[in-house]
Amino acid sequence: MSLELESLGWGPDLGHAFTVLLSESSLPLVPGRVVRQARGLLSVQTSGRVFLARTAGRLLHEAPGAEALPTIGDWVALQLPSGDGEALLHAVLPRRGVLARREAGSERDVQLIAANLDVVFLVTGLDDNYNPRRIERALAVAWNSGAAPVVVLSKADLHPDVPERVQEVEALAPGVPVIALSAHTGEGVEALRALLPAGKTGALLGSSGVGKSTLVNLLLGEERLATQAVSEEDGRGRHTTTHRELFVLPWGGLLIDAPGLRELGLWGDEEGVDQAFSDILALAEGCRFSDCQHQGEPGCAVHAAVAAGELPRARLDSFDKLRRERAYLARQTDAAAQREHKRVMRNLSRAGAEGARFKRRGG
Ligand SMILES: Nc1nc2c(ncn2[C@@H]2O[C@H](COP(=O)(O)OP(=O)(O)OP(=O)(O)O)[C@@H](O)[C@H]2O)c(=O)[nH]1
Ligand SMILES: [Zn+2]
Repeated sequence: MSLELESLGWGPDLGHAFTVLLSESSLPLVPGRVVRQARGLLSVQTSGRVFLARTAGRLLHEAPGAEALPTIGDWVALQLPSGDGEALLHAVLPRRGVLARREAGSERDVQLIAANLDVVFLVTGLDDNYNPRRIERALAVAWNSGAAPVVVLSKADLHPDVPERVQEVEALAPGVPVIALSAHTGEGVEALRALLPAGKTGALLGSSGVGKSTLVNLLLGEERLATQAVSEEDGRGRHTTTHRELFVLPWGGLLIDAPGLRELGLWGDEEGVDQAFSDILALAEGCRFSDCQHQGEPGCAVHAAVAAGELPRARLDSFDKLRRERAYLARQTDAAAQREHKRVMRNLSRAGAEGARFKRRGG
């Protein structure tokens, strides 16, 4: 496959970054985009062809952490092989953002999912898979990627009242488009297409079996990916997708399909949680105390909204839980946050000694 880099999303900013890199390097480097990742093995599309690539030892050793290493969707600089061998990946060009999660069972380790995304499609099945709290968590993770999240409610053909569900999800995803989609009836496919114009990169994120591969096949117009029906028949129920791949869709949109993720650990700063709960933050503007924690303080507008039935209690609980989780992780990972935590705790105990005064908003 020969492709112009522009059709993979290359633009002037990347061109500039690459020129700077070339001027600092003595190697004959060429630019390309990581279009496939299977365990440690990367495939990079250059303007000529796809090369299998190995990360150069120097990049591996000098990387301050997993976040600095190449992932699918990254723009990279390659040294091409003289013969049939693998290319050497020497550098990752500056990213516009990266979708990452905390590695399962770990407090500090990050796992990159995909880089340089414009849109993150959070796919949830409208069957047993549906779980509003998981959608809220996924939104908090997605907002930190620098891309715009979209909620895709898949298998819409299996639900008796789709408009009601869409409304429910819109309420927990403020400012985020919600698309009900069925690969069986074609409902919602046009709406999804419209959110992924030519040259823009999207990623499908969702647990195994929500229909991501089925959707990619439908958008490609061919059965490129194996879907789960096969493994269900042989009763093993294993995960179908084991690698990540970037697909060029017929209209020029770029879409990354990743293996189903069982859990999405929060990663990144608190901004993601705040953006996912912008409705609660807007309510909090009306709280009497500017530092209101919405834990029963007088004049709390957030609690008033819960009491009035305008904000579901479960959503507020979800916000509290994610905020605590975020703060806990920050204390584990970040020494600066740790010092800040100590400072806050010190101030709290001092305030306690002085008789817990609240600072009034606006003095
Ligand atoms: N009823 C219905 N079933 C669907 C739809 N889309 C997918 N399915 C079925 O859901 C099952 C799982 O679909 P996949 O596309 O393999 O799911 P996946 O998200 O790619 O799963 P992983 O590859 O494990 O991440 C298959 O049996 C599909 O036929 C849909 O729109 N409606
Ligand atoms: Zn409050």
